[in-house]
Amino acid sequence: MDKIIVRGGKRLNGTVKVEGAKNAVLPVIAATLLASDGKSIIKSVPTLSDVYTINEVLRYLNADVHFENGEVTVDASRDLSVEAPFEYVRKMRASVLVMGSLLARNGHARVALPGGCAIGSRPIDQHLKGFEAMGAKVQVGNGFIEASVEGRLQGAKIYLDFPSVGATENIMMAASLAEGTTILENVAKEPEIVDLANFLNKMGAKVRGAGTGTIRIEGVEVLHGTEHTIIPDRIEAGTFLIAAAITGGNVLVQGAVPEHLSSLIAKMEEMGVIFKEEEDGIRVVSAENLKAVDIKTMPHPGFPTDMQSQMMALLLRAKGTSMITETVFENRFMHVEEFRRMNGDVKIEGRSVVMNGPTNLQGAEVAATDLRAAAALILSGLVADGITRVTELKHLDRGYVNFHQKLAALGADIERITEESELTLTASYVADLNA
Ligand SMILES: CC(=O)N[C@H]1[C@@H](OP(=O)(O)OP(=O)(O)OC[C@H]2O[C@@H](n3ccc(=O)[nH]c3=O)[C@H](O)[C@@H]2O)O[C@H](CO)[C@@H](O)[C@@H]1O
Ligand SMILES: C=C(OP(=O)(O)O)C(=O)O
Repeated sequence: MDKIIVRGGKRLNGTVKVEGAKNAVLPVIAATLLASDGKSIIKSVPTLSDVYTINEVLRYLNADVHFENGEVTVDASRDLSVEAPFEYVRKMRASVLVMGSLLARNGHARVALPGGCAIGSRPIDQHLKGFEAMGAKVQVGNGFIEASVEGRLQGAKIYLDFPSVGATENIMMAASLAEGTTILENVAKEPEIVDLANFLNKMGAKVRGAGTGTIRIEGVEVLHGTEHTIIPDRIEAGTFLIAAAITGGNVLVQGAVPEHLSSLIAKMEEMGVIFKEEEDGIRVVSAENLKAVDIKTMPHPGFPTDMQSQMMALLLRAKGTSMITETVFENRFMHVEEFRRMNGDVKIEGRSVVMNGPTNLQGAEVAATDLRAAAALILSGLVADGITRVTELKHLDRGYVNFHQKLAALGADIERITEESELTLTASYVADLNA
């Protein structure tokens, strides 16, 4: 089992480049299943375990998929099968995103029920409500959700109870091949939704209004393969902005798009961080005497839940009492106990956490509880006294490419080792002591 070992105390300096967005590439790859003719070529694809998983799902469904040099090519022109089994959905919940495409293409989809995960129960009732409104029959049983429709899906007016990112994406994909017009209200406005709409439109779909609260989709009969470059990962970018700020460094995050990061930047500015927008990214210029602030996670353009734990790491270093309220996921505070292991003065009060800072963080062995928690604990390790060891890196690998190498290139004292090599190191250290 790999571990990341961080020795705190180095200021970060230099330039770091952002990858393509995980949360944009997964729905875009799922959408390639809609193309009954031609190949789709997706560029700027990050080398993440989640990308390998979605590619495996597509192969299982009989698509021809290649992933090389940051490019995924999909030929989905053959007849597709209908089932996404539990072994994939268990690894990655975003596997349910193939359901809309499969249902629209095949009139039938069978996807394993995702179940809960470390951040909450995460039901998919809003996805299913959309499919049903378009004429599908949905049944849940034996650990699967099965949806089917006679003939084509029918355009419908659908109002989401909550602006769910996944439901907006799944319904957009299904509606693109439906008969008639779908009006989708109270939808998610995340930049990844806009990226998916742009991809669908290049495939021949007619999607209007992505990025606003209402999306209108005029269904078409056929979609074809196309070429598309994925937007930069705003969560990876935000994580590096915090890495720079927490260490009091000066770092250019190349590829970061300011409009995608407004809520994070506004909060960090309130804390006293100084940014400069440059032609090719965002620079953290300085971050001295950080002040406490309160944060509430919200759907975009509100503060993203995917930046909540990294922000917790930063707020532990700010002077005063800060509060974070998590409104998107009901259980996304598993990392709090790990921060406490590092001497963090942080406690949970219902759906909020209260922190008193600045905390003198101490290195400890901590376990990543989800992928953003993995990054957040490493960020804390950058400023903790002594050595921090972060385990459960399978979470980190779902969402960050070469995270420790990128931090090391900025000057962090960080390495990734396997359990075996740590044992060897310890053994040779003891041997040296005894010599
Ligand atoms: C692959 C991907 O893009 N993942 C992102 C996506 O996840 P995901 O698409 O799963 O997130 P949603 O926006 O759907 O979920 C938000 C909230 O709505 C609830 N809900 C959702 C659907 C539904 O049918 N019923 C329901 O109750 C969820 O349990 C959760 O509490 O958006 C989240 C919220 O920004 C991010 O944290 C994830 O990184
Ligand atoms: C929660 C996340 O992803 P997923 O929805 O894929 O679990 C995330 O990216 O922080």
